[in-house]
Order: sequence, then structure tokens, then C-alpha cells
Amino acid sequence: MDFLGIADEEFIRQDVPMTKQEIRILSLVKAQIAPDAVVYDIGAGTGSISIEAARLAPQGQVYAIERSSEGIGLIRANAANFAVKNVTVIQAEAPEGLADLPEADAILIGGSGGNLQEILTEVTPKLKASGRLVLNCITVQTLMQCIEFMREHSDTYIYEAIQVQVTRLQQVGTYDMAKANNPIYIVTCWKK
Ligand SMILES: C[S@@+](CC[C@H](N)C(=O)[O-])C[C@H]1O[C@@H](n2cnc3c(N)ncnc32)[C@H](O)[C@@H]1O
Repeated sequence: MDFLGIADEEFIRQDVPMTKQEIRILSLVKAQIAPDAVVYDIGAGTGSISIEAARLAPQGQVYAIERSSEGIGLIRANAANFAVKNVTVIQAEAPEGLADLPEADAILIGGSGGNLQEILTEVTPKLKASGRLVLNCITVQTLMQCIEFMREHSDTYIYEAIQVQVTRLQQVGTYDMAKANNPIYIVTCWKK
């Protein structure tokens, strides 16, 4: 099994927003990815989460679902760069493209484009009993949509939510200066 925590600079990203290293580490640890796991990465962007998940699950399969052509190109380029063979790239606007996937051990959602309710409705029945669903959200509205969905299904699901804000030090000449990343909510859901 490979290590977690590839540096952000190692990914080809152009202008596509990428989940930052520390948020990837936390999200992937919370997803509890086993070496043979089936993983969905919905809103895969540059593929940074898909690639780290694929390295954690060398005998498993990662399905990277992304709607933008630019993202699809980046996922393929990053997978090739890291010589990762177990990522299947799917260009679709979720929940499209999810129906035919096999049952999942881990589902990571990094982008939903206003379709979160529909995506959760589609993917939650496909999450195995021991599986984990991990959502990264930047807005309070997305966070609340997820919490409301999980509360409506509280007979089946448990969730926890955290907010994380990472500040990195950046070298500016002879000084090291704080540069704050946006706070991110990480919601982790699992079946009772
Ligand atoms: C914050 S970025 C994802 C970051 C990604 N985890 C990474 O590290 O590169 C969100 C991505 O979700 C994609 N997206 C948003 N809604 C989507 C949907 N319904 N289906 C597929 N992709 C979607 C966007 O195109 C964007 O690339």
C-alpha cells in the first residue's frame, strides 16, 4: 500500500479547483479505504482524491466521475503520471453515470453542482453495510443539504461533521508568512 499525502504541486491542475493535501488526507482516512475497496470519487476535478484512493486500494477500483472535459483530461494525465491503473474515468454530470456502478466501499463527493440530493438518493443504496460516504463542502448550504438528508434517513445512517481550516506558512524573502486556505466541512456518513 502506498503512502497518503502527495504534495499538491505534484498534480497537474491548471485552473481546476483541487482538494488540498490536508483535506485529502483527512477525507481518505475517514473513508477507511481497504486495499480491495471499490471507491467512487464524484466531482473528481483533477483526480487528486481518485489517485490517492487508487494507491490505497491497489487491488480495488476507483470510479472518477467528473462533468467537465478539462477535468477529465487532468484525471487521465494525473493517473498516467502516477502510473495508477485502477482508476476508471467517467465523464458525466452525477447522478448520471452512477446507476451501473458496482456497490461501493467508499464514496467521496467533492462536487455536486446543485444535484446533491439526487446524488445522495442514487448512491446511498449502493453503499455497502460497512461502507463510508465522505462529503467535502465549502458552503453551509451544501453542508446542510447533506445533514438534512442524513437526518431524514436517521433510521439507516449516522453522520459526523467537522470543519477544518489549514494555514500554511509561505516563504516570502527572509520571512515565513501565514497563508490561509478556505475552511472546509467534512461530513462522514455510515450505516447503523
Ligand atoms: C472542488 S472540485 C473537485 C476537487 C477534486 N476533489 C480535486 O481534488 O481535484 C469540484 C468538481 O466537481 C465537478 N462537479 C460539480 N458537479 C458535478 C456533478 N454533478 N457531476 C460531476 N462532476 C461535478 C466540477 O466540475 C469540479 O471539477
